[in-house]
Amino acid sequence: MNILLIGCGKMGGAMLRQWAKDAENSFTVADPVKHDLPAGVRHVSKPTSLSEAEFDVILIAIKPQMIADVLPDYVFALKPDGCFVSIAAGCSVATISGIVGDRAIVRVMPNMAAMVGLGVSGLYANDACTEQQQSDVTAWIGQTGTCVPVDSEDRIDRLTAISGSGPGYVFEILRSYVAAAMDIGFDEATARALVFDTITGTVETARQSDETLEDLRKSVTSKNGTTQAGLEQLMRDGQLDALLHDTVHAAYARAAELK
Ligand SMILES: NC(=O)C1=CN([C@@H]2O[C@H](COP(=O)(O)OP(=O)(O)OC[C@H]3O[C@@H](n4cnc5c(N)ncnc54)[C@H](OP(=O)(O)O)[C@@H]3O)[C@@H](O)[C@H]2O)C=CC1
Ligand SMILES: O=C(O)[C@@H]1CCC=N1
Repeated sequence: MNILLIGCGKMGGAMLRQWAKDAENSFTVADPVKHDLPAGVRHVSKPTSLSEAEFDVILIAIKPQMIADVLPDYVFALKPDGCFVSIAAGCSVATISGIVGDRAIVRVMPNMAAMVGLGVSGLYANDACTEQQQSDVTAWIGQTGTCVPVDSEDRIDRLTAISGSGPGYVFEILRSYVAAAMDIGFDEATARALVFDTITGTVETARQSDETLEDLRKSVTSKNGTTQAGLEQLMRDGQLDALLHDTVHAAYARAAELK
């Protein structure tokens, strides 16, 4: 496929890093600034440098608030049977088709772990998409990690609050955990190694186990032992559950505001 990325910042750039490893598709980036692009990727700074009906896919990877201003100038560059793919949070198919007309539109919500090929993406295709377009886009997004098709836009917004924004929550939890490890006496390098390896190992243990997460937690927690003492603080007054509940609901509510 011949693919145009409108915007190549943190998220578009992370995905492009994976895609560029595969020679299957060719990429053009339209972005006012030429970021550090992988070899073989063409850069244009303005839409007038493009030809009519050049692309099979146009990936919208700019901020949702910019789409109404920027996207109209690029519509001509998509082939008549091409497909718009948007990774913009919240921005609905209705908003995009209000700009591009009744065209094939796919909403994808990736996450930052795409940078290392371990991303999680949700994908919703509108009725104008053919089965071939859906499977082509699903396979393409799958090059950045797992790709989960969903059957409504609302699921994309809910998924945004879990996996799209998720790396932001996890980076903050990691930061705080590393800070606590340093506070108890480890240097930063050791603190990072202890925390990262504990989290990676714990996630893999949970993934490979048939036990519930609660049972796994209990398997670590000796009666009157160290873990119980720690968990009594972490879980006090149900604050952790409340905090995570409020976190994902706030992100979901924000997606609705960005429609
Ligand atoms: N960051 C993340 O983890 C995720 C982001 N997303 C979505 O991805 C989209 C991009 O977010 P993110 O990558 O974080 O943001 P960035 O600001 O890093 O990327 C946006 C890019 O668009 C460029 N840009 C600005 N104006 C134009 C223009 N007129 N034409 C073309 N490109 C332009 C920006 O350039 P400059 O910097 O010079 O202004 C920048 O390189 C958003 O819609 C967001 O909702 C989705 C999932 C996860
Ligand atoms: O914060 C945002 O709006 C984007 C969408 C998901 C992650 N980053």
